[in-house]
Parts: sequence; C-alpha cells; structure tokens
Amino acid sequence: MTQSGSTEFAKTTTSGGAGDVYAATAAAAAAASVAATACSSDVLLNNFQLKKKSYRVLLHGHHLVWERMQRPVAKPTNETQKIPLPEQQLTGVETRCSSYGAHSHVLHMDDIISVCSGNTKHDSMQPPPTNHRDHQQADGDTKPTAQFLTINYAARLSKSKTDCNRWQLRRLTFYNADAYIVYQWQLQLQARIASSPVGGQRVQRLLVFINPFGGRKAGAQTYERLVRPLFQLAGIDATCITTQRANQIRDILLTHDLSCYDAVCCVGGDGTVAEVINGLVFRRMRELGLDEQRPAFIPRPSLPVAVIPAGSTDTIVYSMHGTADVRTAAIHVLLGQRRGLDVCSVSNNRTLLRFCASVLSYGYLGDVAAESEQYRWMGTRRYEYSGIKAFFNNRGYDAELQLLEEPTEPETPQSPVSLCDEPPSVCYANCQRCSIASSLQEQRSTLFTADANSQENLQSQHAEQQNKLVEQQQSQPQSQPNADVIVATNCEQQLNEIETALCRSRLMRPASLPLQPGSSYGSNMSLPGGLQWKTIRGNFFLICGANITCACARSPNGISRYSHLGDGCLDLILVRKTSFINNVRFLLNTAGRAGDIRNLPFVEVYRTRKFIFRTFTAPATEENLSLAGSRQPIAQNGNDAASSEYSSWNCDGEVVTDLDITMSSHCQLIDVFMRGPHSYSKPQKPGASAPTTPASSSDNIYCCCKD
Ligand SMILES: Nc1ncnc2c1ncn2[C@@H]1O[C@H](COP(=O)(O)OP(=O)(O)OP(=O)(O)O)[C@@H](O)[C@H]1O
Repeated sequence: MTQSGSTEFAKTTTSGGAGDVYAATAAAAAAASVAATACSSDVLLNNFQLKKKSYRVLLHGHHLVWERMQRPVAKPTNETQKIPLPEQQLTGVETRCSSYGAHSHVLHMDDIISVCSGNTKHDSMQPPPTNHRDHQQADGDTKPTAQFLTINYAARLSKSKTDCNRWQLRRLTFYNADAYIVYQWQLQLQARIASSPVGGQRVQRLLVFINPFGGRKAGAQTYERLVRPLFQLAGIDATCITTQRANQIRDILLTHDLSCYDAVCCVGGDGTVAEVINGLVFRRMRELGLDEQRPAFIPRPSLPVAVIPAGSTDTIVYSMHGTADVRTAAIHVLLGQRRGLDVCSVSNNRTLLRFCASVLSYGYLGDVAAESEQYRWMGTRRYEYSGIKAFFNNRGYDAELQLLEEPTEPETPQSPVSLCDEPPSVCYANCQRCSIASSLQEQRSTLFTADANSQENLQSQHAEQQNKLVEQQQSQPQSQPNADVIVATNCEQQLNEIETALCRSRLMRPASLPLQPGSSYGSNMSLPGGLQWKTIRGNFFLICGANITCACARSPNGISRYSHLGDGCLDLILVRKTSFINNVRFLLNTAGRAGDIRNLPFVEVYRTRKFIFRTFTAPATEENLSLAGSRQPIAQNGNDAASSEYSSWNCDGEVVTDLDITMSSHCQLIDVFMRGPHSYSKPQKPGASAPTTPASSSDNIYCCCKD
C-alpha cells in the first residue's frame, strides 16, 4: 500500500488482467496535468482520513471505492499491501464490482452531485460559485492549499416496501495532508463525472416556473427551502419565474427565447406540468411551421422537463419516481439522467385541443374535476368533498369507444404494443419495454429530423408553389394533401417498416391486452398490418385513458398499475356502471396496494395507442341494464336530465369542454429527469460477500453492486 503522501495510477490494460501499476510521486504541476488528462480506465489510489479513521480510497473507472484500513495484527509482512483490482478484463460494471473487497463501499460517478475542496471541513462543504467550473480552470496555476475534499452524492433509501424510492443528499469529507493530492482527486472526479454519459447531460442553466397557486399554495416556499439549496450545491444557474395567472407558463414558452437554457423546470402540480409540456410541444410545432390545429406529426421538443411536486395530487411526479418527495425530484434534476415520457394528444372532430401527460377521464373523475374547481378554496380537501358528491350523483354515462386493438395472431407482424410480458409488467427503472420503445423512438427522431430538413428545403425552394397550394387548400379544404403531410406520411411508413422488422426479431407473447376480453359487445374491424378497430358501447361509471400509472400518495399503485412511462401506449380503462357496492369495490381497489382493478368483472382494460370517444344515447334494451344483475335501468335515457346525461373530460386535472374526443399516445415525446421507480430489495447486511453500497441508488440502474 502506498503512503498517504503519494499517489498511484494503475493503468488497466485489456490483456493484462490486473494491469500494470505505475506509481507517480506527485510533483505538483505534473500531477495536475496527469489528473486532467487521465482517462477513465486509470486507477487512482490514495489513503485519506474519513471521520478521523484511515481509509484506502480508489478511483476506478466510474467507481469511487473506499475501504477502512485494518491494522495488521499478526504476520507482519514487508510486502506492500494492495487493494484487490479486477482480475478479469474490464468489460462490464458487474465484473469490476465483484472484484472489490467485501467491506468496500462503492459509489458510482453518476450518483455524485458535486465535488468541492476547502482548507477546512466547513469550507469544503460550501456550495461552489455558479460558474465554478471556470474558477477551477483559473486555479490551475496557483498552488493548491485545500486539504479537505467533500463529495456530495445522492443515495436512495431502501427502508421498506412502501418507502424505497426516496433519495437523500449525502456527504463524504476526505482529508489528506497533501493539498496536491486533494487537488488531483478533485480534478479527476470532476473529469470523470463530466465524461460519463449521464454526467454529460447535467444541467447548468435552468428556467424554473413556480406555481404559487397549486396544492397548499406553498410552491414558492417549497422551492426556497428544499430545492434552491440543492440547485446551488450542484452549481445550477436557475432563473425563476413565479406565475401570476393560469396559462402564463404556456404563453412564455411559446414566445420567449429559450436558447440559453438547458432545461425547463416547473414547481407545481399536474396542471402545471401539463402547461409546460403543452407550451414546449406547441412551440416546437411553431418552429417547424406545422399547422397547430391539424399537425402532420407531433414533434419532440428540444428541451427536457424537470418536475418539482407542489400540487394537490402530483401523480406525474409520483409515477416517475415512485414518490412525490420534493428532495427526490430535485435530486433527479441534479443527477441529470433522463428518460422519454409518453405524451398523449387530445383532439375533437376538427382540431388538436391539447396534450395530456397523466390521465384523461370521463364519468366519475371528470365529474370530480368539474365539481372541485368550484371548491378550490378548500385546498386538497376539495377532492374528497367533490369525490363523495360525484360518487353519489353518478348514474352512468352512455358512450361509444373505438380503439385500435393489437393483433392476437403470433405470426402477424406486430406493433410495439405487443412487447410486454405475461402478466403485464410494471414499469420500473431500467424498464425493458420502454427501452425497446426508446430504440424505436430514436429511429423515429432520425426520420423526423430528416423530415424537418426536407421541409425547410421544400419551403425555401418552392415558396411560391406552396402559397398557391395554400390558396388551393383554402378554396378546397378536402383536396390534395400538402407537402408536409406527404413527407410525414412517408416517415410513418418507413417507421412502420422498421418497427415491424424489429418486432419480428423478438419473441413476443401472442396475445396481450385487452385484459378482460369478451365482456364487450361491439364490432371489430380489421386493418392492414394486423391492427384492429374495436367498437365498444355501453353505460360507464368511469372511462380513463391513462398515459402513466397515475399513482399518488392515496393510490400508490395508481389507477393504471401496468401503464409504462415510455412504451408509446396508453391503457384505456372502462368501468361499467353496475351497482353501488361495485363502485365502492372499484374505489377500494384503486386505493390500496393490494388491489388490482383488472380482477373486477365490470372493469375492462385495453392497451392501445389511440381511442375515439363518442357520446350516444342508447335505446333501452337488455344491454343497458345492469351487468351486475340488478336488472334496474342504469341510465336516464331520453331527453330529460340533460345535465346528468353527459359528464365532462378531466385532462391532467383540468376540465375539457369538448365531449367527442380522440386520444393518441406519442412515444417518449418529452425527456424528463427521472430514472423510474424502484422495486423493493432488502438492503444487504454489512460484511456480506458483495460490497456494501451507501449509495444504494445504483442497484437497479447500473447493477454495480447488486448481487
Ligand atoms: N398564479 C396563478 N394563479 C392562478 N392559477 C394559476 C397560477 N399559476 C398557475 N395556475 C394554474 O393553476 C392550475 C392548477 O395548478 P396545479 O395543477 O399545479 O395544482 P393542483 O391542481 O393543486 O395540483 P394537481 O393537479 O397535482 O392536483 C393550473 O392549471 C395552472 O394553469
């Protein structure tokens, strides 16, 4: 083992197993330049003090490893003690991890938030100035004096099944008497964080919108108390705007220059998140010159979205992280890792209305949204009050739905909707279903980038012809499709070919959702490519198009437990109007962790990419009678009671006035800062064969420390 005053670089080679170790005594200037240029396969090894105890600390690839130094009791040896280095070729993270000592602590670079040094422990714990990266560069020529090195990192708590998704900020403060070593470690750590794929995505300039009106009206305080200090610690330069009115965020995003920001952050509830997403998508449509009412395709915005919960239910944040904890949400912004989130478009017969990020619901939840707006002064209690009122008033709503049902024949070319397991999988961090959709989505973006370029060319080369075309379209709205539509249609065709080819190469279960087939009555219409339009009519207590699980503190599994965050599909949940008792059963099943609404006979769940909803007044036939066998008419047919004949749509908590709508899912349209919720795994006991990891955060993502 080296003395605490010297530094070792161990360069791993692909053929040499443990690799050669060449020691370089730290000559200050040379050390600094080596540190700056060392690649991530180098190993940096030194002794440090941590809480006045001696530790061997190793920087290896993207891992920081520290292990308590044991005093040699028996058999003193003259040989230098060496930390175990990987014996095998360094090809995978798991290989490296399995080679660390049993008592080693391992931290992945992607979980480190910031690294600071100081002359005292207290100094090293202070947040760096906003443009700290430039300061550090300038310090390169001056003599380092700091002996304390503080590493701020994020760790996921794994307390229990119900509390395994909260993340916390943690600190390690190492001490070394040699300031050059501290300096070298700081440079190395910062270089490796920046060079990792996730570290490269970290945010520096953030536009933050705070909704002071949502939830308990504590958005501004939440941000100041819990979020701003974390942003400062990570050196994020945040520009804050506190909203003055509804739809202000959308208006700002549509009109202002956003080129100086890396991401947009919102502090608020689901309605605020939806406003940001709508603003960004419509902005992108404008940038590409698409028709906002009838766009040929829905483009992906360039800026990612960060969400800090400060609303009443915060289902979007809860579905993303498995908790609505504010610090957890903020930590994910600092860590920078992103995943694509599906977004659904909602249109009426003529035009695109808006985008939906969580759920679009009609019937019971639509009534709750419409009712609760009148009681906003009650705060979050308004949902309970309106919920009870709407529950008792619900007499069922007649409706007709058409959806694109996935094919059931195993041999037919299938769409990504069939890429799910049996039984349906829950979407966790590292979700396979979403990663397959992501690879398809990447190809989709390439095609649409080409599409955007070709649009620009077309526009510049044929401006006059396009003007003529527009004139023609105005005079004959149903005439030839314009150039945008043709290009986009070509893209869709190419994409379908790619998807079909990719899907063929995978093993897919032959039949997935609908989960409760056969209980519908309606007609089926086959389409080329194996897709089928299914028509369902009935009288419904509730209709939901769920883009995500819609989990929240009151409903930890969400109404749509098996929805995925980024698979390009939505789950259509139909709850038929039956008896009062069954309605209670339904609500109880959505509230607990144990219940599953799919087991209820009056609930049908369909996985689809698109559905069309139409209101209709059904004739009083046998089918209109209760499915639960009460044989009582369940809807007031006819022209009376017009007010109770139709419900309204609730889109992300906001009321939509149109009744006849179409909902379509757009795969991973928005990038959001998240890794996804984790399933509970018991923390390992200290001294177990695998290394303990204070930052258990990495287990589901990088598997660096999970057995
Ligand atoms: N300053 C403001 N004054 C009034 N309304 C605002 C203001 N800022 C934003 N809003 C609007 O408030 C609405 C509700 O906000 P939000 O959805 O964030 O809170 P919530 O409804 O309490 O939470 P959740 O949707 O999670 O239940 C949004 O539609 C937003 O447009």
